[in-house]
Amino acid sequence: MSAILSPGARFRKALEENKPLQIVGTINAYAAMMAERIGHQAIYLSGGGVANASYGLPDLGMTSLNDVVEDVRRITSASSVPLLVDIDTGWGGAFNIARTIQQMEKAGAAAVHIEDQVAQKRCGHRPNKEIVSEAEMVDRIKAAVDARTDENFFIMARTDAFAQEGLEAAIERAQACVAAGADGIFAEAIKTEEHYRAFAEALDVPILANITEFGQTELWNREQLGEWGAAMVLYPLSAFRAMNKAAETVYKSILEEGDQKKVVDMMQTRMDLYDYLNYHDFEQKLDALFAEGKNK
Ligand SMILES: C[C@](O)(C(=O)O)[C@H](CC(=O)O)C(=O)O
Ligand SMILES: [Mg+2]
Repeated sequence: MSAILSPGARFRKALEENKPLQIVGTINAYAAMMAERIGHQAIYLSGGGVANASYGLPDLGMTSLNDVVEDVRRITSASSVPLLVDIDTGWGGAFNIARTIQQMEKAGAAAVHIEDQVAQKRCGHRPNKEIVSEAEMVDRIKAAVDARTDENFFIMARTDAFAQEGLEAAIERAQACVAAGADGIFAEAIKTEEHYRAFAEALDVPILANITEFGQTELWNREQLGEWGAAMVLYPLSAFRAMNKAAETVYKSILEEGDQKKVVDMMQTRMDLYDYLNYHDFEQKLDALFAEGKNK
């Protein structure tokens, strides 16, 4: 059944079936395969993650559509779990945003979020963010919605307005985005039960809670967030941060100890790696091909 649904339709189905839907960041194709096998119903490609991991850059709007779409293709080729993609500000004016949406759809993404920061953007949990006018943000949403070819492709508006303009202004902006066709709202860097409830009560589209570590938000549990009205809970960089810490520990240990004995227990084994990759299926096919060759 799910094979015939478009990625966007699969994302919407996952939203229906999971209240709230947990969406985990998968920094690369293999991470997506692990998340899928473990049972996650939705995965995420973080804009900050592409900048940091694929290009060694900070999350300051320096990566382009092509940089992100390449990572989208790699992930959607390896996993059929619906993928939400961070398209930052959409990379330009209306025509650029339209192209971004078309490229994302073609690359197999299920959903995107587009934000109202200026092009020279910052991480949503850092100070001194600047946002565009409500009218400009509404135009971004209209351009995105108008450009999709699959009506199920899910277009989420992210507003960073809370930090400068407060709760009421942020909610008003979100309402304007919904009126312009946004399918969901990502309320960036809101912090409390009261904030989540206020967004959920004011809007009748799914609300995303961004539970990113070391930011503005407490690490609320999905049950609490669900009660407060969040339909989606995002963990954009959780596994990536853990992978980085693990790699740091291993690099240090190899240098300090002269071998990796102290850290081998924290490594995924070769067998587990091969299992996630379905390595043995490939090997069997190869053996069968060789056997056929030998029998000739
Ligand atoms: C969700 C986010 O946009 C991302 O790029 O992953 C970041 C996450 C983070 O920096 O922790 C954001 O919240 O701006
Ligand atoms: Mg981002």
